[in-house]
This record gives sequence, structure tokens and C-alpha cells, in this order.
Amino acid sequence: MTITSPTPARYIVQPAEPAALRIERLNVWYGKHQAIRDVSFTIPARRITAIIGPSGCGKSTLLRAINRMHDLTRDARVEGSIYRGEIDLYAPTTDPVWVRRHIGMIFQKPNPFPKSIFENVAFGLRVNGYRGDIAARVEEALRKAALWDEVKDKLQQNALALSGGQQQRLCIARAIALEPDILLMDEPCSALDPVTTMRIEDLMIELAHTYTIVIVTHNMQQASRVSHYTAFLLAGEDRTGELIEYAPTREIFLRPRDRRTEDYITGRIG
Ligand SMILES: Nc1ncnc2c1ncn2[C@@H]1O[C@H](COP(=O)(O)OP(=O)(O)OP(=O)(O)O)[C@@H](O)[C@H]1O
Repeated sequence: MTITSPTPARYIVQPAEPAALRIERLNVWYGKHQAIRDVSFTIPARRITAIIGPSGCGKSTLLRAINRMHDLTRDARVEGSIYRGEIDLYAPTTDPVWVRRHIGMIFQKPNPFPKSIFENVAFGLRVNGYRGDIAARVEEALRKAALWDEVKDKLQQNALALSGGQQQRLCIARAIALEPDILLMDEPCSALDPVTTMRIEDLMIELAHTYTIVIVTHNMQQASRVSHYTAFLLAGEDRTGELIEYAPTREIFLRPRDRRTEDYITGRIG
């Protein structure tokens, strides 16, 4: 593992594992407000990478840049590159629909469609004109999301009748059904109780055998429990949206190199 330090204030580790994504000189603006500033780092494949930092530092903005969701936001502008293998997701020739098929997103608040459990998972397959066995793919996705046993006898029931934790696992199944290789999770447990949160965390750890996971979290225990690598973004004045430190999670929590990282993880800055 090598440490590069583009400026004396940044400690960015290059993971030893194969790369799932290489983010290069990423900048994001909303109108005149710059939310992400010259961020470069590599996200390892089949690992969990946590993005942490104070409120407003740009965590969600960075996550959304990874599957080109800012294309859908008025006034948002992205510069820089994100490479998945040789393909720059921001190249003019790259289709954003293709990007979102390979990079799924799970949101803070579970957001199932007001349809049956089955149709929620089948939805993306139908939209994409999938010609194979939809029922088999739905079952497989629900199994991978650790929900099959709870719902197999009520697949036609409205998804909105499920508990919050079940709804979140359904949203994970909906994303998985499209066979992405990367899953982005934006505070996926913040609307859930502690027991349900543990269940989703266990699921994330299980899914990381197959998928690359990038998670935004405010919960330091969660970042330290589930993630292999952690990226710390800074907020405040003209430094908002800068990546200050990126390293294996153990190092970030046990031996942070930057005082600002230490202040944040120990709760001295919010
Ligand atoms: N659609 C938008 N239009 C304009 N400004 C936005 C938009 N989305 C986010 N911002 C601004 O960009 C900055 C970064 O927001 P972002 O949601 O990425 O931060 P965050 O670190 O995820 O925050 P939090 O921890 O509070 O969820 C904030 O100042 C926010 O107000």
C-alpha cells in the first residue's frame, strides 16, 4: 500500500485490492456553490468504503456523482472523471442509463413503489426489457437481500405494508435484480431502529463478498463496524468538499493522520 499526498494536508491511500472505481479530480457545483473540491481516490472492488464527514461536507453529492445522478439535478455541474475499468463514466460517449444499471443506489428512506413486493423487484427488469425468467430473478434478488423467507408467501402483497427494515431490504433486492456490480447506499439505516440496523449491516457485510459497496453514514460506529476503507471529507469555509484523509478504516479510527479527522471521529467537531 502506498501513500500519496498531493498536498501536505491530504493523506490518500491507494488500496492494495483491485480497483472498482478510480475517481480523478472530481469537482461538483450547485450553481456557484462548490460542493466537491478536486477529489481523487480509488474505491476497491468487493469491499465496503464509507464516506464520512460533517453535515454539508458533500458526502451525498460525492455518492450521487458516482452514478451520474447529478445529470438529473438542475444547476448541478460535474467536472473530472470516474473510471470503472477503462471506461470514464463521464465521457461523452458513456450512456448514463448504462451507468445506473451497473451502479445501483439505495436511499436513506426506504422508497418502495406502491406496488406488490414482486413487482417492486421485477420493475427494473421489465423497464429494461428483460426476456429471461423474471420470477427466478426476483427470487434470487430477494434471497440475496435476505428477505425471501419473510415474503415468499406474500409476493403479491403491497410493499408498503412491510416494516421499515423489510422495505429497505426490498429496495436492496430491487437494486440487485439488475445485477449491478456496485451498490451506493446513502445513510441506509438512519430511518431504522438499532436491531433492524444491525440486520442491514450484516447484510452489507454479506453482500460485499459479491458487490462493491460505498456507504454514506453519520454513524461512526457503523463506519467502523462495516467498512474496510473510510474517506473523510471536510466542511467549512473554502475547504468544503475536500477529501482530507482516505485509508483503511482501522487506521482512520485508530491512527488518524490529520487532526481534523481525529476531531471529527472523536466527536469534537460535528
Ligand atoms: N440539489 C441541490 N441544490 C443546491 N445545493 C445543494 C443541493 N444538494 C446539496 N446541496 C448543497 O451542497 C452541499 C453538500 O450537500 P450534501 O447533501 O452532499 O452534504 P452531506 O455531507 O451529505 O450533508 P448531510 O450530512 O447533512 O446529509 C450543502 O451545502 C448542500 O446544501
